[in-house]
Amino acid sequence: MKAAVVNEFHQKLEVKEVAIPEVGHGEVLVKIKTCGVCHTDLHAAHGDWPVKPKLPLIPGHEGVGVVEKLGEGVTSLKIGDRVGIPWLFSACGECDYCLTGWETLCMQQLNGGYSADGAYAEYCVAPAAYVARIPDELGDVEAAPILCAGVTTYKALKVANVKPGEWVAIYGIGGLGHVALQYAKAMGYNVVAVDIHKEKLDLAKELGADVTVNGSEVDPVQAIQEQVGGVHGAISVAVTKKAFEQAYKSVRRGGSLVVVGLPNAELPIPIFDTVLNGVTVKGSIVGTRKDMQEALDFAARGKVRAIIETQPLDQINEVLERLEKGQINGRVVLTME
Ligand SMILES: NC(=O)c1ccc[n+]([C@@H]2O[C@H](COP(=O)([O-])OP(=O)(O)OC[C@H]3O[C@@H](n4cnc5c(N)ncnc54)[C@H](O)[C@@H]3O)[C@@H](O)[C@H]2O)c1
Ligand SMILES: CCCCCCO
Ligand SMILES: [Zn+2]
Ligand SMILES: [Zn+2]
Repeated sequence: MKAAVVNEFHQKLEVKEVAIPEVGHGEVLVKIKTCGVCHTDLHAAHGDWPVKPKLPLIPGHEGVGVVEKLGEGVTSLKIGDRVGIPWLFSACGECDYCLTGWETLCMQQLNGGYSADGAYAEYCVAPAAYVARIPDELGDVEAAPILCAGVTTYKALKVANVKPGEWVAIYGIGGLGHVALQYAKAMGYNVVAVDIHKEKLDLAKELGADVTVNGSEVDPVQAIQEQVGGVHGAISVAVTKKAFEQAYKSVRRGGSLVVVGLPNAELPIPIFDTVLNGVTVKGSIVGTRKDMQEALDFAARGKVRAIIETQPLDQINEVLERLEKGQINGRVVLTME
């Protein structure tokens, strides 16, 4: 099968023929049709983070495809079912986290396109229990970004504890941010969209942002304080440290900052102000299988629709270069021609 492979960090991915993986007990062989390109894939290809991916690596955790083969013991899926390859590739199912609705924190988890080969390929093998079930209403291209950008930002909004009619600031209107904006509107929040590229803010306006702020022209903290008196929740899905510092300062008393984006940086927070203002800062990582069902349902009902550019798998290196330069509006979805 054709696959895009990370052989070494900071080297171009190699698109080449590799063996179709064998299906083990409890696994399914999925013929991949599409796969979204997440900024995490770029972090993986660069070895950006303290926890390194496996090498060689087939990235991709927004994969959509069709079950072609069932491993021994699989009864929950059948040949022909449409499924998604997610970040939460597998978990132990038995630890305190798995047993209390926090499988995303399982210490035994494997991650698609990071610690297990993912969907930048014509085929992928994955545990049947953890692949997403794709609603009939969603096509292969439009479903892909929901598998990470969608579920992650939907979950971040859930844990932000904001009430309908209150204000949410979304820092970073990229692959995650432009979908986050739509979930936020669908959930009844007023939205401030912050980015440093004008075309991303133009997109934010088209998608229903109530206020847009260009962080390369004005101080977003001052703009947000002046225009809405601070936000009840800030979700940072940007890729530079400055956005996180600004997002923290944008939160009003009693509000929350949800940290989602992953620049390799520290976020020093002022102890006194955090206590005095009763601000909550929390990290949020993807979503559980239940969150995934809910996030896909929003899209299936037409309440959220990623802005998508399709590219063939062979173009992956050009796509990653553009992603690194902030030159992608919405989400690129790879097609496995
Ligand atoms: N926590 C999780 O579960 C999770 C899940 C998916 C992605 N991520 C991480 O989220 C980040 C974003 O992913 P993506 O695919 O949306 O990336 P992306 O490149 O599509 O979008 C990043 C956006 O941040 C904007 N940005 C950069 N600097 C900014 C600043 N100072 N102020 C405001 N905006 C700024 C860019 O213009 C761009 O629009 C990545 O680090 C990725 O690894 C985390
Ligand atoms: C800690 C890494 C989280 C990445 C989720 C998928 O983009
Ligand atoms: Zn991702
Ligand atoms: Zn577990």
